[in-house]
Amino acid sequence: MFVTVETAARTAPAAVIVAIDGPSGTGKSSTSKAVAAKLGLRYLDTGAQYRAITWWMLNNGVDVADAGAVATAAAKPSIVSGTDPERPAITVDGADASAPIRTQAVTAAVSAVSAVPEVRARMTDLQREIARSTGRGIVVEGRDIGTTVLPDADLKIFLTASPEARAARRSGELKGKEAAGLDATREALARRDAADSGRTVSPLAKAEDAHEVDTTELSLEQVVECVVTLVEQVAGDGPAPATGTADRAGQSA
Ligand SMILES: Nc1ncnc2c1ncn2[C@@H]1O[C@H](COP(=O)(O)OP(=O)(O)O)[C@@H](O)[C@H]1O
Ligand SMILES: Nc1ccn([C@H]2C[C@H](O)[C@@H](COP(=O)(O)OP(=O)(O)O)O2)c(=O)n1
Repeated sequence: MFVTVETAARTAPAAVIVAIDGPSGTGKSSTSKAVAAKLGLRYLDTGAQYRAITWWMLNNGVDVADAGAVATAAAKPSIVSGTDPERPAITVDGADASAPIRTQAVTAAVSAVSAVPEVRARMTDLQREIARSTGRGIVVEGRDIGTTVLPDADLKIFLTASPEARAARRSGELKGKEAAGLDATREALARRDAADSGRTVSPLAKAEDAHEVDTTELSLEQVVECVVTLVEQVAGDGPAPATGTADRAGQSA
């Protein structure tokens, strides 16, 4: 079904697939959402999916340190991701999980759960299915999108930032909630980096053909502009008209 949709001022001309990877606190989520919103693309946060399955494991008494138990349970929860960059949404067995997946308990357990091959296989299938079903194009962010999930993506970006900048961004975000000191935050990030980069299956890694962007000294707006320009370049013909036609059939929420 073809429908005419209102789009942002700048529009990626074709159905473009953009993969954005990198460690925590480099700006993947903020950049991906903003780029998708500017260009009228869909958006998928794959980290939220790993957090969602981790939340389900914790709620259902699965010992997350027991890879066998996690593997056995991996197929059980129903995880549904929205792809609207203005309203990112995720449900687990029909319940809104957007807030509980951000707790420290989930953050502390997510690397162990996401290292289990059965979990990765299930999430990777889900992510490919969502990316395939968006007619308009999509920005997908995570750790292994450019290397494993969507190796044929039209554009791959690998975001980096110094450990100090990443820790400062994260502790600013947590202020008043579950705030930890800057040093503790930096150490927690380093532990998660090591676990995510060191796992056997589909580790956090930069694809050979990814553009690396060091965001340490850049504002979010500068990073977004940089990625939008790269999308427009790969899409071939620069800024496009302000309205467009999209095939929305089969899109997830
Ligand atoms: N270039 C930047 N400069 C300063 N702060 C940033 C920048 N990019 C993102 N942030 C902030 O850092 C925090 C973490 O960003 P986020 O997009 O969630 O990173 P990631 O998805 O890589 O973990 C957010 O509060 C965000 O607003
Ligand atoms: N494609 C992905 C995305 C996330 N993960 C895992 C590894 C990460 O530590 C957790 C959480 O990812 P998330 O992007 O939410 O993490 P941050 O927002 O950067 O703290 O999920 C993964 O293994 N593969």
